Amino acid sequence: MSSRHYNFLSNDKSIRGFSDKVLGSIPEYVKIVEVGPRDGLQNEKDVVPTPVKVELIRMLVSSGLPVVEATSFVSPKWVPQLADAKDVMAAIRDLEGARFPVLTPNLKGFEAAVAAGAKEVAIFASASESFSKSNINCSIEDSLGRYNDVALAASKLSIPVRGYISCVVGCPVEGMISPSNVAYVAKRLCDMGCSEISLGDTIGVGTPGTVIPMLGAVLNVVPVDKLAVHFHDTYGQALSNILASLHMGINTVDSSVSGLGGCPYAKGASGNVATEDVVYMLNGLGVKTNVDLQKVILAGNFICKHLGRSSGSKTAIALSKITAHASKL
Ligand SMILES: CC(C)(COP(=O)([O-])OP(=O)([O-])OC[C@H]1O[C@@H](n2cnc3c(N)ncnc32)[C@H](O)[C@@H]1OP(=O)([O-])[O-])[C@@H](O)C(=O)NCCC(=O)NCCSC(=O)C[C@@](C)(O)CC(=O)[O-]
Repeated sequence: MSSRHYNFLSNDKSIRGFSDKVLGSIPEYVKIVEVGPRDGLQNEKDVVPTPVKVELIRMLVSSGLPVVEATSFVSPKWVPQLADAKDVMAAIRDLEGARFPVLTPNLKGFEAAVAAGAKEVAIFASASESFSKSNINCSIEDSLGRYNDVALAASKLSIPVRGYISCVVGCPVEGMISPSNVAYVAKRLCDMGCSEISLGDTIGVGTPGTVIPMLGAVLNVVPVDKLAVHFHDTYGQALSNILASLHMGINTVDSSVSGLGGCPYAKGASGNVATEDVVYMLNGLGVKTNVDLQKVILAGNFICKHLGRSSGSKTAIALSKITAHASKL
């Protein structure tokens, strides 16, 4: 990569000061929660072999990502792609430098996760009744009952629980979702003791025009430091939505290396926003992440090569072209 391009990526305080003046302040540090090995790989047509998943996780950790969601303890009949959850956890047991939460849809999953060595779990509710039924085969209310059992069991073991809410602006079946539905589920998750609540635009239909009112409603009932945002990039709106969220004080952002992913129960949804693109934007804003962009790109190249496809990250594609061009000079 040429030094000119490194300059674009520098954490320059004067850039930061200028954008704060124009747009209002944004957090100094953003925690990126990497969801590629879970959200990314759960949607792959072919099951990715366990050693490939483990190497991907290892590479992501070495890039400095502080949280790497490793896998899910869900029904293997529903999500066969992650049926090796126990083996993945065994292989990363001694890996240091990041936290490795896993998804648990019920007590059965929670118990299996703890037995496999998980130190953090995530539960996943929905703001859409239809999506709740298709994703976890029960109503929102029933899911909150199940999750309360998981949260109670987790608190006895001092295990932090992240709560996801899917379909926070739109649902593939119901269309627009009211911000008050999202706020209701967010408050319930907060009251049951979730340490963090991640707001998922599962089908990537949100724009700042719908995301800002939704966040406004949730911020009335949940403290800002408990919130995270989780944008899929189906309509290319994810970075704008993240920027809007930062301006509302949110400093935890989920993303997926190379933009892998989608949800098996939300047909047509594309992957999460690419981690490389988020890091590039945050670097440009002078926001600290402690993530090494080049190392994330290497992790993305690794998994894309395995999957036989090109990266979904515009940053990774652009910087790879520049590197290839520079190496010919
Ligand atoms: C919730 C269930 C289990 C209900 O599924 P069900 O069929 O209603 O469950 P059940 O309690 O009737 O049990 C049926 C069978 O599943 C087994 N079972 C039951 N629980 C487990 C478990 N934990 N682990 C392993 N096995 C389990 C259970 O033992 C039984 O086995 P059988 O007797 O038939 O052999 C199922 O619907 C499920 O696993 N769903 C998971 C779907 C999923 O993983 N979706 C993707 C993640 S969410 C997401 O991606 C969105 C997010 C988070 O990224 C944010 C966003 O973008 O929106």
